Amino acid sequence: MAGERGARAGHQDLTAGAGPASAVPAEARERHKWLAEQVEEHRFRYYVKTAVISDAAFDELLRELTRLEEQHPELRTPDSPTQQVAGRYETEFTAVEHRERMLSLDNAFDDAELDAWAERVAEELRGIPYHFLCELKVDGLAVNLTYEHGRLTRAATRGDGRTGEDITPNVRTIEEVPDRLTGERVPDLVEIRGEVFFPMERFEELNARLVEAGEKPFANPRNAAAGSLRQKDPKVTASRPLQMVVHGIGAREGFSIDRLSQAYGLLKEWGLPTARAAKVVESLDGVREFIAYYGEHRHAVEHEIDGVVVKLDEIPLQGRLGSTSRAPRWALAWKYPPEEVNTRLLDIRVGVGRTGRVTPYAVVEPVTVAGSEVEFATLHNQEVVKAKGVLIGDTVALRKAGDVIPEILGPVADLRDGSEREFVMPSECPECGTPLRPMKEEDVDLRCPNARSCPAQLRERIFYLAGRRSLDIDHFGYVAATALTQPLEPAEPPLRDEGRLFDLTVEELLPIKSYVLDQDTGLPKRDPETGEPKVVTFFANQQGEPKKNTLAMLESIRAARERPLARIITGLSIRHVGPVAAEALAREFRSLDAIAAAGEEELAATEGVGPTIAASLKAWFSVDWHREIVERWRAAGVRLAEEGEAEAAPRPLAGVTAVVTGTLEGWTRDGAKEALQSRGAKVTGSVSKKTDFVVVGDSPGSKYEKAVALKVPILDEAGFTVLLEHGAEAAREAALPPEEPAPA
Ligand SMILES: NC(=O)c1ccc[n+]([C@@H]2O[C@H](COP(=O)([O-])OP(=O)(O)OC[C@H]3O[C@@H](n4cnc5c(N)ncnc54)[C@H](O)[C@@H]3O)[C@@H](O)[C@H]2O)c1
Ligand SMILES: [Zn+2]
Repeated sequence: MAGERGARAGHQDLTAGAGPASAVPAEARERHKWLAEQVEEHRFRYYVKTAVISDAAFDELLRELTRLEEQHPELRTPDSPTQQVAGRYETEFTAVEHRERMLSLDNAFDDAELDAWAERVAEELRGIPYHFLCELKVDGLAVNLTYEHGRLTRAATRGDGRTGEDITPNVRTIEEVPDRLTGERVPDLVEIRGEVFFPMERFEELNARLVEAGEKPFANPRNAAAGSLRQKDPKVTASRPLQMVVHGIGAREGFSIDRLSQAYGLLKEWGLPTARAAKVVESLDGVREFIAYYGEHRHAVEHEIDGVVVKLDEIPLQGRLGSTSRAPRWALAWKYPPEEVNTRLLDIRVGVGRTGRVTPYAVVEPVTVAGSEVEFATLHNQEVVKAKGVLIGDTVALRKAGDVIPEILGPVADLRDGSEREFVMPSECPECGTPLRPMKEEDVDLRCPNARSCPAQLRERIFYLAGRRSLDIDHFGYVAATALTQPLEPAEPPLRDEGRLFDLTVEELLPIKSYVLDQDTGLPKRDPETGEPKVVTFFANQQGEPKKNTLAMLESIRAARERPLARIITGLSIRHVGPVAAEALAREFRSLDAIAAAGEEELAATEGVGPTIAASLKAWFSVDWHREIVERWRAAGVRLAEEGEAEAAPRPLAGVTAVVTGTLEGWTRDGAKEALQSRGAKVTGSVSKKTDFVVVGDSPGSKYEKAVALKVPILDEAGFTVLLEHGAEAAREAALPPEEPAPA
């Protein structure tokens, strides 16, 4: 069976230099045969069993086949897979005829393909006014619902477009699918076309249940939807949280409509779950805008989408354009670049974080997805590994959405050969050998309790302390943190904990030799030529003199003694005390000594602090070597208090409540919150009527939608700057018009 790689390897152009159409070279003929078989095989797996290659890899096979047929039209016989709606197989379900054919869609992968389609439409409809209806392409399973006199009488899969599988009892278990249509204008007969999907946020829970029961987990939500719907026993289907989106009409009697967008209004009246994000636009520019918008907000909708479907809105004109054997000419699917690929899970290792938390991560065969090469994926903790049901050696579905950390969805269990093995959480810290344990009984996460001298923890803490959220020291990155805490030479590291940071001298830095560690894995980077671990003299040049950057770093460390108290507190890596809590503590207590002296209840009562943080602070200050750090810093001249009198700082945003969501370019989330809070604004986690502003970056998600719904002013990054610099009134004027595509 050709896996992802096999599909990719088939990329070379064997058709170059082919002669006249009548003489198809043997090579091209063979390639055509191979591709056609591959396509058939994967379609069978996809529609009847479960897919073993990613959609992107499958699309590539089909596209190559199409290209080959464009060059050698004789290869395009009526039984070629490019000419058919796939999906008619002998299965355990009863075959049923659709009243009207269910078609597939032609795809556009780039602007030129979209333009070419729009031109064909324009040519055909010369002089007639028309509109485009833009919808999301739901990544699920196509079904056809038949309602007679308002009653659901049948539900079927698409099959080959004429004949599908009868899955009526299964579809009846889907809560959103009405048994009876409501409203006044219920028709005599209507076929409703739509997509059944499995919600992403319930997916991990399903795999966890399946693993628990000793059953095969699914690779991704689409497979879970198909697998859940095509069950012999509808009780199993009923136990799965399937949902449906309706996106078309087939045969109909007893009503007529002119525009598809109007039909959706009618379907909604009947109680059917129509898509929310559908929009009628006048021109191709409108289509492009819609495509661009959802390219950015792909994850703001409740289901996975793999593209946008553009349709001609006028139903009589649809008929005029007609269909081919497999797809309508009046619609087109724009496909977004794939975010999901299949790759091999080579190993699961663990890394140790700043607070000693030990987290498993996946090492995968490198693949390119969403524009970057991926080698590692997050796995959070040992429970998550178990819940996902992945084994080392599995082929897995890996998803990378935008700039989010890559994530493993699930295994392609059908490809297992028995050589896969389960991940076992190590019992000892991989960097210092200390036995791991949960810090509290109820914790899932295991930690290395050797907080002071575990090299991994110290390295991460120092790196964080020097970083943007804390002291923001120039020229002090991961290599410097490594060199200062675990040098190869000399034997004695300059830093055994944070205490001496402000006492470092240039003399002690010069002889230091160190590995260059990879930040994702904590492993030494290797020289690509020799394969040896890279060793650097990081602070000195070849003459053994300090580098410019070294001097600048030391200067920056000196300057960091004057950083605001909140940044100093943040840099102590106290569990649960991030920049926002540190800001609240600094504002309320105004010195580190006052925080150390405060009672737990007093701390807990502080706005933005609470009992968990209060307990964590008390625990931190009760440790001897922690208090020594504070004393050494004090002796080195670090300012451990807020400057000036309390309430001296102006609070221009007092009384303003804001929510920050999505990724801002110039700010970290915490930085943005800190900027608001330091001006007196209140920052909350959820949008309500009391929210004055929602600051949104890229991929903002449901909070953005809520803001639109409640008509709360929305600020982009520019608007956010206006708020900080010119206050609330100016920001209200700079707020974005809510331009979310409105339902048709
Ligand atoms: N991984 C594999 O091995 C494998 C094998 C076969 C097919 N596939 C995947 O299946 C898909 C191909 O199937 P296809 O022929 O159904 O084509 P398609 O998915 O590209 O487009 C047609 C289908 O889109 C659906 N659709 C979703 N939202 C819609 C909307 N708003 N309006 C209208 N239709 C909408 C309809 O059900 C329609 O049948 C591709 O994504 C392909 O990658 C994967
Ligand atoms: Zn350790």
